[in-house]
Amino acid sequence: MALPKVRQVRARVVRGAGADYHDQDRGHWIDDHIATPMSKYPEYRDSRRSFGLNVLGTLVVEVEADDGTVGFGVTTAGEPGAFIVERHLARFVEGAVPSDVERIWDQMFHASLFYGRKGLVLNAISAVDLALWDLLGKLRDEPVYALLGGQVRDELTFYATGARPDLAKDMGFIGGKMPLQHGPAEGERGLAAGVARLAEMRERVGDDFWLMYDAWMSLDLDYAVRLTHAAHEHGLKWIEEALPPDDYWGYAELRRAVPPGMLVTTGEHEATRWGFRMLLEMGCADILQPDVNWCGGITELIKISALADAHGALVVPHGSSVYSYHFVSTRHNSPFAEFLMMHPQASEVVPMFTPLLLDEPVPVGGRLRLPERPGFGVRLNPECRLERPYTHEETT
Ligand SMILES: C[C@H](O)[C@H](O)[C@@H](O)[C@@H](O)C(=O)O
Ligand SMILES: [Mg+2]
Repeated sequence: MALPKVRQVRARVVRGAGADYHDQDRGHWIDDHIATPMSKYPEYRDSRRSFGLNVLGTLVVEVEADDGTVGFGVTTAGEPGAFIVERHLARFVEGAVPSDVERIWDQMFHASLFYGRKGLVLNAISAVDLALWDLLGKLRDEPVYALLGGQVRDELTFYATGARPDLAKDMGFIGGKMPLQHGPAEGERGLAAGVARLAEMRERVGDDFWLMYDAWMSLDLDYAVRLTHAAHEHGLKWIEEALPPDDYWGYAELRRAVPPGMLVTTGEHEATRWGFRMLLEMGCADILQPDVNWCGGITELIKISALADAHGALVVPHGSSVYSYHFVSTRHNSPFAEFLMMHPQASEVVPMFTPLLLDEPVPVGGRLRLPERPGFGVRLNPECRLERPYTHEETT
């Protein structure tokens, strides 16, 4: 049966959590003195909002087929992303057959190569790609995991990211990843405080629960090596995103220098198969963590995952709700997933992209069986007031 073609692409935006999950009110653990590359400036040390981590907001891309079926995808891109989708990318999607995801992706990427390659443009491309996969699932009445070749495991297992790994253990997660709160700008006292916090958490959770640190690009090589060796006695399982994403050389050096058995992970701010090829071929990481809303979408993540598999590397996508869960459930080299605790105190499980999506599944007891619903199986919350800042009819 011939699929209906795409009639219209719409890019809408909304503020306040959602896909831009860093866009939270004050007092949320995710904005509480977390080490960043801006921590060298005291005025920007206490809050990531202060230097603009929440500046973009959520972008929702809808693709509507001739028969009225609508698929949608989300990302962190806000109004700039809406402009890119409406005024540039839409022309490669409207009139196309929704199953032509390879051709559409290739045209979106190469047409924007002169100003894209990674970052905001790849976020926008990702949202369009996710919308197409959602639409395809709805047109074929199949969940995205079925379109991807089917699940290799019936149940997903999660570690939790948040300020309270001790509570995450009580909730049944297999591990807890904490944001590192002090970087080189806070000297030896900051390093000691980070080790002390890890030691205290290890005391609370016991020896058989994973504990990780996420450094969010904030360290230099020397500090990262010293931190990992100081943390080793408390069983740090991995150090995540220790260095800025482009420092492939530093990651390769760090991976050679960390204590035996400790893992080095990164990738959430990397994009495309070429970026992940660099991480793999330079030996930068044991676990790659692409974000499917930022790396190029499902169509690109398939390529990244296969490349990683050939290198014997695990792919554990950065938390991105159903968009990563459907993928993880179909890949042998994605044995577990990340769940980002979006409750302000990380003390209870709430949907990651709340309040943007309805029917967004969450782990129970640290585990999740994906519901068998078409596409990604979620709906937009009509109470979220989405706005369409740009249109493109006038540009065609
Ligand atoms: C918790 C981290 O600081 C980031 O906020 C988080 O988005 C990301 O790095 C993660 O791995 O979950
Ligand atoms: Mg991270």
